[in-house]
Amino acid sequence: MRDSGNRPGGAHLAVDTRRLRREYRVRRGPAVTALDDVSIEVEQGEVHGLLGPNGAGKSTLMKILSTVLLPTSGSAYVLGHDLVTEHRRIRPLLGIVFGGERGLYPRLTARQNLRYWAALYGMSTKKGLARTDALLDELGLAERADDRVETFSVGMRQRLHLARGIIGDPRVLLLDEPTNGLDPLAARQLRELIQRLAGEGRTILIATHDLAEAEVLCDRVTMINHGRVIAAEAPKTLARLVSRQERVRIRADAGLLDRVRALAGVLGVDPADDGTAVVSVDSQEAVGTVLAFVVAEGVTDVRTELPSLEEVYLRLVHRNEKRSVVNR
Ligand SMILES: Nc1ncnc2c1ncn2[C@@H]1O[C@H](COP(=O)(O)OP(=O)(O)OP(=O)(O)O)[C@@H](O)[C@H]1O
Repeated sequence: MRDSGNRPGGAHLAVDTRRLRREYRVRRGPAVTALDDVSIEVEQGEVHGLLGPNGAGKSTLMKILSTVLLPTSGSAYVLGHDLVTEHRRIRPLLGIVFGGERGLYPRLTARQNLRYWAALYGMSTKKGLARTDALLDELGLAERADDRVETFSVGMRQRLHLARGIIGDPRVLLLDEPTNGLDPLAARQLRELIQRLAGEGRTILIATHDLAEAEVLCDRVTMINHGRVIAAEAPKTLARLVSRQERVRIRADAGLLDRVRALAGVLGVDPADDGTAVVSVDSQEAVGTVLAFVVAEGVTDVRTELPSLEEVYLRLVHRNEKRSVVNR
């Protein structure tokens, strides 16, 4: 972790959280710790991913950063402003896209929605109109600008959410699961838009559980699990970690599976319920060995697979635990 020497609230950083903790009080039973000791630093202009499975604490962190939820302890700064004591100064600097049904008026048109939000940001009518037109154009919604939002596809709504998020020209944009529920094409279009927005020099923080998405969009990612940061790396580093765990899935008879088990670099062969078997290997080279062998044996149902994000988390958690034992 870098030294945030020039305290308080490293103004050179877009987002700076220090030992952030958030507990939820529940009526019966113990409090839920959603964030535990979370310290992250996001440079200005960086596209930063918050990666974690459901319940990891991503939304809680996003809510705190967007000033709608207070931390239980710890501190956080956006562009050098204290999130708790200076939230009024922070809000105009932030764009927030939380998706879903919140924040859009379905019976109004896309244009009316954006003009409403422009007015809320205190823009003059003239400026609001110009900004609305520019955004409808930029986000590919111009043709449907005067249709009611209730007639929009999920992808179009999400683009409109994005337009709403940047109408005030924020320096920091918070996106919570922006492509959730989108079909692959709509998700790709939205990612391209996000890349374009990043190219305009904004800082973007994206919460996602999709490693591939983080890889495409982010300069760095922070992985969170059970409210704790377990890794902060460039996505390529994570991708390497994942690809090291590539394995081969084949459909073959028991005799052939035994011969595969005996190949160099094969760690195990586990039959799955659907009649296929998963061959785990210790290296990329061993993937090649297994593929060459089974293809030569006439196996046609063969493919390579990457582990799920959950499996990567487990590895990282394990690695982390081992490290903390060593450091004790
Ligand atoms: N209002 C609340 N009251 C009690 N517990 C909560 C509340 N909101 C979140 N939690 C709990 O805090 C933890 C973190 O939840 P959070 O929604 O921040 O995770 P997440 O990573 O965004 O997951 P998801 O993608 O499922 O929303 C979870 O255990 C969740 O059940």
